Amino acid sequence: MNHILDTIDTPDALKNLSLGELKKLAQELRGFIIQNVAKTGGHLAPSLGVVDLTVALYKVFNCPSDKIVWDVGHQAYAHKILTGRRDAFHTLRQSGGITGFPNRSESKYDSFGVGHSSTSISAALGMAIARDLDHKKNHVITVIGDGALTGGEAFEALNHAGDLGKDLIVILNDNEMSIDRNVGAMSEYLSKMRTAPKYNKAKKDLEGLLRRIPAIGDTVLKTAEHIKDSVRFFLVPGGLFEEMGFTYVGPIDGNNMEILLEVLEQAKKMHGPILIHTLTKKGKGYLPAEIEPDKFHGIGKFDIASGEPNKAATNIPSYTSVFSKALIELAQTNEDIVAITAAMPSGTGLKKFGEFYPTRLFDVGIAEQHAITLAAGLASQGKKPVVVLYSTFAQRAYDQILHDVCLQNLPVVLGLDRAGLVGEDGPTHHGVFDYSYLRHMPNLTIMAPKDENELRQMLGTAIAMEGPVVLRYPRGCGLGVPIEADFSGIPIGKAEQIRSGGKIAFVGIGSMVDVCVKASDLLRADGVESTVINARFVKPLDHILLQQLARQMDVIVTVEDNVLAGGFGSAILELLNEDQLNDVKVLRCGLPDHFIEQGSRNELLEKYNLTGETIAAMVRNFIQ
Ligand SMILES: Cc1ncc(C[n+]2csc(CCOP(=O)(O)OP(=O)(O)O)c2C)c(N)n1
Ligand SMILES: CC(=O)[C@@H](O)[C@H](O)COP(=O)(O)O
Ligand SMILES: [Mg+2]
Repeated sequence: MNHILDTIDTPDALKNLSLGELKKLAQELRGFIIQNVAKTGGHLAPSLGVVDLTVALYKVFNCPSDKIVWDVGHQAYAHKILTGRRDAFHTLRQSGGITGFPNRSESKYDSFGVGHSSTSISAALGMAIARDLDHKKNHVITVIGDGALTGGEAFEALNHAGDLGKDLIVILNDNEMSIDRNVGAMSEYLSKMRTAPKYNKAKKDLEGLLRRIPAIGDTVLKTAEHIKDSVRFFLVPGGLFEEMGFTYVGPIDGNNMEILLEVLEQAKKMHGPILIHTLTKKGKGYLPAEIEPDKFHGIGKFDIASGEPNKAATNIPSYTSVFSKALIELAQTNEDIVAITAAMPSGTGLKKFGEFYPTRLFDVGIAEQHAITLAAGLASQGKKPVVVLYSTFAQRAYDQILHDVCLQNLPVVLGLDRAGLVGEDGPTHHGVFDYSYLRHMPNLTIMAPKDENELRQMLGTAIAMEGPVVLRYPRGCGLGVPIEADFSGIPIGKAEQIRSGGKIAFVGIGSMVDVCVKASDLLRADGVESTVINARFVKPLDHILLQQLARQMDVIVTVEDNVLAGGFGSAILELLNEDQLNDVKVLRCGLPDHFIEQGSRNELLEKYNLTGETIAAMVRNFIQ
C-alpha cells in the first residue's frame, strides 16, 4: 500500500492533499510515531494527541516563514517528521540522533528551542514584534498545553500580548492533563468552558461573533447561513481571555481535521491576538496511551501489543522512591512536614506522599518559582516544607531560593531530583548547573548522598535542620545498598573517609563517590594506593579534612557530575587558596563549559570522563 507519509519531505507537500488524504496522513503519522517510539522511548502520548493539529497547521500555514512555537516541545514529533526528519526519526533521543525537542540548530522549521515549559507565548510575541518592526507579513503561532498554561511566564506573556494587540495565534491544546492530571483554578476554568452548553447558544451567538472578526466581518455574515453548521465551534464566550484582549475561539475538537482546517483558515484572516481553544485526547490512537496518558507521557522502550515497558524490572529502588518513602515515614511523627511539587507528583514520588497525607501535599502546577516562595511562607509560620523539583527546573527559581528562602534563613528543604546527567532528554534537562548556581547563597546547606541509604539519612538530617537545605540526587536506581530503618543524623559539614592511604586523594560528591571508589580500585590494581573521601556536603565543606589532605597528599582529585565552572571542585580550590595551601595539585573532574548533548547516561559519563576507568586513566596521565 502506498503511504502518503513517504512522499512528505517538507510541509509544502501537504498543500495539495485533500481532506481525506490529510486524515489518512494523520493516521499514518500516528502509526509511525508509535512504531518508532516503542523502539527509542520518548514522549508518546503528548505527540499522539496533536497529530491532527500538526497536519492542519502545515496545511494552512507556510513554514518556515510562518513561525510555529511549540511549548515544552515534547509534543512535536509529528512536526519533526513532517519537516524533513522522517528518515532520521528512528534515531530520536539517541546519541547523535534527532533531539527530543524542537531545536534551532536541528532544523529551520524549529523556530524556537524548548524543553522547559511555558515559554512559547513570550517567544512568539517577541517574533511578532520583530516581524512588525521589519514590516514583514508572516504569521506567528504557538501551541501551548493546558499544563504549560499553569506556568507564570505564560500568564506574563498573555498579559503583555493582550495589551500590545499584535497579530498572534495562541493555540491552547487542552487535554486536561499535565504529566499527571492538570491542576489549578485555570484548569477548572477551562473545564467549565469545555462543558458549557454549546449548540443552542451557538446559533444565537454566531452573528455577534462573526461581527467581531475584523478581517471578515460583514462578508462572512452573508454566508453565515451556509457555514452555520460547520462553525459549530464558535460557541462559548471567551470570558477571561477576551477580557485580556484576545479573541477567543472555541472550544473546538482538536482531533477533528475538518474543524481544525476551518478554524485555522479563519484565524489566518483575523487580526490581533487570538486564542484557539482545542480539546484533544492525550495518547490519541494508541489505546494503552489513551487509557493511561500519564504512563505514556514519557516512556522508555515498550512492547506495542501489551503497552508494557521492555526494561526488566529491578529490585533496586530508585533514589526518588527512597526519598518518597523516607518522607512519608518522617511525616508520620512530624506533622509540620508538608510537601510541594510543581506538576511532577509522579516524577518526584510525592504522589505517594499525597496518598498518605492528602491535605499535606500541594501540587502548584508548572510553577517552580511559586513553589519555593509558597514553601518560604509556610516555613515562616513554623511548617517544615519539603519542595521537590527536578534540578533543571529549579533553575527558574534562583531568586526565590536566594531572596525568599536563604536571605530569611527559612527552614525549607529543597529536594533536587534528576540532578547530574539525565540521559536522553539532553541539554535542556541535564541537572548539571545546580552546585554552581546554589553554592554562593549564604545560609544554604547543600548535600548530596553517595547512595540511596545516605539519601534517606540526609533527608532525616535536613528535616531536623533550622535553615535552608538542598538535597541533590540523581535520576534512576540507587546502588542496591542495604537501607537502614533508623534515621541516624549526619553531622553537618562532615565528610566521610572511605579509604585511606597513598598520596592521591579522590574527593567525590554524590553519585560520583562510587566512581571514585572504582577509580581507586583500578589504581590499586596498578600498585598505586589512594584515599577516597565522600564529601557529602558541597556547603559547608569539611574544612579540617581538606586542610589535612592538602598537607598530606600530592594530588587531590575532585569528582562531580556538575559543570566545573563554579562547581564542587571550584569550591575546594577556593578553600585551598584562601588557606594558602597551594602545594597540593588539584585535578578537577566534571563537566566542561558547554551544553551536554543527549545520550544514555552511561554513554555520557564515559564520554565526559566520569567513570572509574576514565578517571583512573586521567589520574595516571596527570601523575606522569
Ligand atoms: C519548567 C518546567 N517544569 C516542569 C516540566 C516538566 N513537564 C514537561 S511536560 C509537562 C506537562 C505539560 O503539560 P501540557 O502542557 O498540558 O502538555 P501535554 O503533555 O498535556 O500535551 C511538565 C510538567 C518542564 N518541562 N518545564
Ligand atoms: C518533557 C519533560 O520535561 C518531562 O516529561 C521529562 O522528560 C520527564 O523526565 P523523567 O523521565 O526523568 O521524569
Ligand atoms: Mg495537557
